Amino acid sequence: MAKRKLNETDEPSIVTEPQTQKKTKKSSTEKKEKKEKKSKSQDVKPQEEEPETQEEQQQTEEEQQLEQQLKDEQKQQDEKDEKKKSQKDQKKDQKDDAELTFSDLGLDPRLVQAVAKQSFEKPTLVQRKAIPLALAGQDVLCKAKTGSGKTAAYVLPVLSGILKRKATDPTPFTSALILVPTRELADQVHKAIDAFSAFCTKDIQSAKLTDNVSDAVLRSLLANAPDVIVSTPARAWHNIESGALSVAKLQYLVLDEADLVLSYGYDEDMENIARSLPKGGVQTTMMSATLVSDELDTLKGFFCRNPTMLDLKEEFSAEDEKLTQFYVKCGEDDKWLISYLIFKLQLIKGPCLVFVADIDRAYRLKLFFEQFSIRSCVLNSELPINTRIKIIEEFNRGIYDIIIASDERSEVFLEDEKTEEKKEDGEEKKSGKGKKKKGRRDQEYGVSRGIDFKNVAAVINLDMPTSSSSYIHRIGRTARAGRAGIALSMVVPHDLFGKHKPTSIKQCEKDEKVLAKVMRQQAKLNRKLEPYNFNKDQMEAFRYRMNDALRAVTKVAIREARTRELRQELLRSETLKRYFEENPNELSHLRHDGELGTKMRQQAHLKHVPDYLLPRDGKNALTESQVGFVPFRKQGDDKKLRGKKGAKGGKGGHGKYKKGPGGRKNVLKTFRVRK
Ligand SMILES: Nc1ncnc2c1ncn2[C@@H]1O[C@H](COP(=O)(O)OP(=O)(O)OP(=O)(O)O)[C@@H](O)[C@H]1O
Repeated sequence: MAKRKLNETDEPSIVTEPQTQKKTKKSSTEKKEKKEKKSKSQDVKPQEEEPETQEEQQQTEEEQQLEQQLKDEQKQQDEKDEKKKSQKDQKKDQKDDAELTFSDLGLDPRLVQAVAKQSFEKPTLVQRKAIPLALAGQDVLCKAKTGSGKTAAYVLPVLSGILKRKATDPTPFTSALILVPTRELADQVHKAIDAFSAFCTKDIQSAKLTDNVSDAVLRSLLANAPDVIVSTPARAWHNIESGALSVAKLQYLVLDEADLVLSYGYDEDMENIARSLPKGGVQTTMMSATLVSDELDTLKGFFCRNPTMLDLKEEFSAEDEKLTQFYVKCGEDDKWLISYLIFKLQLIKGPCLVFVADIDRAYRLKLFFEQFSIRSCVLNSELPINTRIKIIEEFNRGIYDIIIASDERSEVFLEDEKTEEKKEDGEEKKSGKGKKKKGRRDQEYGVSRGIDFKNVAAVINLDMPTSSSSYIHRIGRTARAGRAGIALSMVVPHDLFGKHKPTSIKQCEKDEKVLAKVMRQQAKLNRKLEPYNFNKDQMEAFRYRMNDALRAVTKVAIREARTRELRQELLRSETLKRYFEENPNELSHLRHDGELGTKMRQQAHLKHVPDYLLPRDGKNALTESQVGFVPFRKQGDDKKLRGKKGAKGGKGGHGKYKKGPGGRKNVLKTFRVRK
């Protein structure tokens, strides 16, 4: 095809410039016309060209430079406009995103109905982001903060997908496997599935494999090919291997607390499960509040096909932050003194979770509290699963206020913690080979991960966790679903470590190191831990009582308490099952916070706090930071006080709540002392 000649009408494209560059445009246009004439002259048959004068050459170079400069400026301008536009769109998207409702997410209407029944007004961030991706068939790897609604974020799309498939193909087969690290969490997720499928129970059958039932019972349960199976990896693999559970047509795989599922020593089971999945692969969703990069690689390698990564950080301003975190540096024995004061003088009102390092410490604290008639119950891996589930349910129903929980992982999988430590220091990839210790402890116990304790006012780390990810999950038991909560961690300074032999434990040697790591990590989330200093002088008045109580709680008493409670609970567990089948609402008869009645020396004088012991000028005498207090009152003072304050029409007896640091009510200081 003949080459089209440039004719007079083809003007070269002139870059439109903003007004400010008008001058250069005219000069450049004139220069361009001049250039065109010259270039036209070049287009005609080559004739004898007059040699360019030096001046003309220089002029051409200048023109080229000017042209290049104009192009660069225009490019920058375009980039700026583009950036402004995308930021505007992003802001608009975020605003629209926050307005989204569950019905906007594309879920089956019956699920939207069930969610409304759960009084979920609108989807949380993780639900808004993860549900549409999952409904679109995407593999999703999601990191979102504790208590942000991850369970619904993965259950709803799975149920929606099953309902959609069943509309055309009603064949019954297991299409979803949800793997969680603990039996408590399996029970919780199974309950969530029941709640979300309330309006489609005919179409959705689910089962959990973590109950204490025989293989025969499980086999008959699985023979009906439930649509959704909730299990720990060990139980899932056991049933796949025996042929009771078929995953031949599995379509959805979910790993909740995905990082833990690997490091809980399940990696062998996970590899076996991965090998038994359909060759075409399954749609995989993985969720956790703490996903560290090398876990991600392992997980992706196992199951994912080009997953979408969601790392959702919800930045809260200091005022909006619902979780207030405190730490107190104190000696090993002072921890016990502070705990005694907090609960005996009720410096914290409402349900509390107290985390300790191991089961012995849990029973020691329970017996210690009993000396002062402070009621509590212990959650640990030795108790039967039915008991553990009932204790959580009763706690959530407000039957008792204090649960003492031991974080077994740091005990049972110490090796794993060490590798987790190294991993956090970036020293080496995690071996992930947590060694399963046999013994009567349930390897699938855990309460700091995923358990949805309701309305926990405070999480108290009497013993600091051994890793910052463990810290995140522990404090994640409070301030859930937008509610407020506080965390108080007791840290043994390195120079005080080992000074009080009776209460010293090896784990506390690294408290300050863990605290530093936690502070760094929380700072990334725009959160900080505030110091909470108890007034040593005022605390001294209570020290001898604390020592009395500690001395009474001997090793023998602890061992006796553990075995006695275990025997009681095993009996109760069986009784529990039969009893609650006959009397479903009679929970109160089987409280778990009763005194263990061991042979331990009972000291009646410790049961209450005499007035002479209470600091004269109220709670602020106990702590150094001057924030709002309600002064202590002696018996009978209430009437006088109410009389005085009541005269002014105000509510008698309440001190003014003053804002704590960061503008939030300092809940540690603003509760009335009730005797
Ligand atoms: N959209 C919502 N609106 C209101 N409440 C919600 C919503 N989604 C979940 N919740 C509630 O928030 C609480 C925490 O939900 P969930 O246990 O799923 O959080 P999570 O992110 O899984 O926590 P964790 O990291 O501890 O496992 C539950 O009580 C749940 O009922």
